[in-house]
Amino acid sequence: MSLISIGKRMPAQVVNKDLQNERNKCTFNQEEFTLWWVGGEEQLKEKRSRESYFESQPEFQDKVPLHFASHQELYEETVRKATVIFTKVKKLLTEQGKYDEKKYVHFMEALLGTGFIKEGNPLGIHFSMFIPAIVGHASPEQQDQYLKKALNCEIIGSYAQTELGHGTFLRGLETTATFDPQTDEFVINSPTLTSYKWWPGALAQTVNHCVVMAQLYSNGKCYGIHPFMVQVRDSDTHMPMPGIDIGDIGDKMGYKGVNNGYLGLKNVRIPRTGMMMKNAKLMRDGTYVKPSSSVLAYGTMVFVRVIIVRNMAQSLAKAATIAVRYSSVRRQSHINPELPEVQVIDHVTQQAKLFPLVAKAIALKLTSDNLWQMYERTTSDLNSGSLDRLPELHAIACCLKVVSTSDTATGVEVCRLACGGHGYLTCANFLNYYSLASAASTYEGENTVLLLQTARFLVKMWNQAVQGKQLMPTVGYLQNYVGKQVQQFPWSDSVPVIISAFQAVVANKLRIACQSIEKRKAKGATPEEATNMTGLELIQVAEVHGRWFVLQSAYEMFEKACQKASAPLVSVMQNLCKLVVYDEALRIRGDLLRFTTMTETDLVKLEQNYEACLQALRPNAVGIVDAFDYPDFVLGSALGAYDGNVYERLFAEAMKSPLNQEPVNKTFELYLKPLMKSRL
Ligand SMILES: CCCCCCCCCCCCCCCCCC(=O)SCCNC(=O)CCNC(=O)[C@H](O)C(C)(C)COP(=O)(O)OP(=O)(O)OC[C@H]1O[C@@H](n2cnc3c(N)ncnc32)[C@H](O)[C@@H]1OP(=O)(O)O
Ligand SMILES: Cc1cc2nc3c(=O)[nH]c(=O)nc-3n(C[C@H](O)[C@H](O)[C@H](O)COP(=O)(O)OP(=O)(O)OC[C@H]3O[C@@H](n4cnc5c(N)ncnc54)[C@H](O)[C@@H]3O)c2cc1C
Repeated sequence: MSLISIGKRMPAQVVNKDLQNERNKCTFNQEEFTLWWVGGEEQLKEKRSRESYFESQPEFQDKVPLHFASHQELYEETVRKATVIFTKVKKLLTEQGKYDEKKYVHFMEALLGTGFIKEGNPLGIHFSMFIPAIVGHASPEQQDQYLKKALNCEIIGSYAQTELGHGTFLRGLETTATFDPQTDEFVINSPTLTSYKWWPGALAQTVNHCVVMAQLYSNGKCYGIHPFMVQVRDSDTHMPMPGIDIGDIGDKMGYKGVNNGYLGLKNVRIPRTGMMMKNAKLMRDGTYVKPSSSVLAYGTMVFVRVIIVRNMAQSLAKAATIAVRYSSVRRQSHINPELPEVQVIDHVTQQAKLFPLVAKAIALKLTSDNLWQMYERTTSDLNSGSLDRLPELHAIACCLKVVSTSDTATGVEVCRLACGGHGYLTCANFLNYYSLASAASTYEGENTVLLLQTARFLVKMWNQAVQGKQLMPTVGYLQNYVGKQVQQFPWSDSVPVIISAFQAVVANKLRIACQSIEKRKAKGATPEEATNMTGLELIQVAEVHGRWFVLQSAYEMFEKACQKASAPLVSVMQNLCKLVVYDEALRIRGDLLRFTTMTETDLVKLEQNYEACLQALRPNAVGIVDAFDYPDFVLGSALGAYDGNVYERLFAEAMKSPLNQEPVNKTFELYLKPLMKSRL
């Protein structure tokens, strides 16, 4: 089967000679890689036909790039584009008939995750949080009432949780929903300035509904935060509903299309049945019925953390594609003075910047596949009433959200640096990738806070291991390390042994952190104070646990893929797997020297193995990023286009600057001339 038969795009332009040369060197079958990467022939066909559809839509052609637009123009343009995407989603979801989470996530990934709107999709939150909140919190009757309308976009919604005063500490939220038994309604209020909702995506001017998280009061008692469906704008006029104070929170570092808003509520009345009652319930007489677990109110956040990991893998792969292609076209300096200037990709330091990022993007994607399977298993258990695996999923989703967002943000910045000065131009498109990844380090749980959540779980698991109790699968390895003394793990440079060495690092650091907590308690600190004082140790443990999970997932998934792949592709996959493992091991070399039998000689060998991987991947670097199969339209970069005509594209982009549309700017007459003519 040939890729041509499933719609491969051919470049219209003549391809840069150096880039073509790279493609000629590729040792593996790219079609085979692409099919593995996207999940099969049908998926590839669908992906390409979807991309061609959007690329050909006149609505998606910017005459002037949006980064030259004002705050307001940019918002209006992104809404216009978003409605084109949403019309397509609406059709697909309506055809589907009923809500199916797997297909739903596929549409999200296809239509939102692809990044058709580089500046962020103002309607994205409707799909990424509002609908999942309905699915996670609404009773079957409420789902009948809201889900179809939301899938059809008859109502458009946001998820309003964060307030001006609180984002992390959810128990501190101040918005109140007080039950009025006289009228069978809730009265929702923002009692203080700090209780104003602040940040929710699309809340400002876009949505007409939102799920509002508020403290539930009934019969004078507070029952904690719960989700409520609130209509914030009229369905016909879009005017704010009575008691609703709503607007835009202003310009941001990135995500400029995502209309983040504020919301104040003054005596807003909604029926009692506007409380989302899948988990907790409030009866007609005001009696509160507890959910099976108080953390079910946090369910939407787990789902979104899971999809963020997948989204980050794609962002990193796109940034790496741009930087690898550019590095093959860009020539700078001589290695051998007798020969022409080299492609910058031939500098080993450049390879060390980029190839580990290519490998990391793949490892994160494989991890997200694994995490998604865990999510599906846990959700199915939850639906049949078992909450046993939820803490484990929460803990792993937290640290993977952290590792994926922080590595992507850092990785995109490395890609920008790898493209020298031109990487700093907006038309290189690193700014959008960076600001999206950087925002993801904060939203959906600030990264440090999430590492502390994982650490809280690990400490609990350690204590259970010490008591000889059975542990959950992702932390089962701790059982091998219980005991008072640091255990030196026997080092060897085989990939599975290195991955196990990560377990040894987690377990030993965790033991030490638990001892620190105990020592601090013994000196009179409360458990909370002792935990806070041990925070630095705890976040390190949680991060290494996350990194171990990434390596383990990638290794298992690569091994599985290698069983079916052709020999040349197996060799590429093995090198990618080794590179990501060596790279992560070098990152924690201090801990490896401390907790394993690794010697100075072993470390040097590890560094040599790492360099050998860079060398082995060099001929295939362009082949691999091409096989990610991102069309130019999706990459959105003058530096990363398939044809490699970098300088022509940079020039064409500069010509779009509004400043270049007239020979003399008015500032000459207004300011420069008077300055030049003025005499002191
Ligand atoms: C594949 C598809 C790809 C598609 C791509 C599509 C492209 C789009 C990409 C995505 C874009 C998404 C856009 C999203 C925009 C941002 C939205 C937001 O920020 S919205 C705003 C987001 N805001 C935030 O994220 C706020 C962050 N803050 C929080 O999450 C919490 O308040 C807290 C966890 C920090 C503390 O809470 P507190 O109550 O003080 O908790 P304690 O510490 O006292 O622990 C109590 C117990 O609860 C447990 N537990 C806790 N959480 C969970 C959970 N989720 N579950 C289960 N359990 C949980 C915990 O373990 C503990 O158990 P135990 O030890 O007692 O057994
Ligand atoms: C682009 C973007 C989109 C967003 N979209 C939405 C949305 O759609 N809906 C919504 O409801 N919200 C949204 N948010 C808000 C977001 O979820 C919060 O900003 C986020 O959860 C962090 O909370 P915070 O702002 O209160 O940070 P803070 O908690 O104030 O963090 C400040 C600092 O304090 C530290 N800190 C706080 N608590 C602890 C602790 N317990 N232990 C150790 N350190 C701590 C943090 O590590 C951080 O360094 C969005 C935010 C952004 C940036």
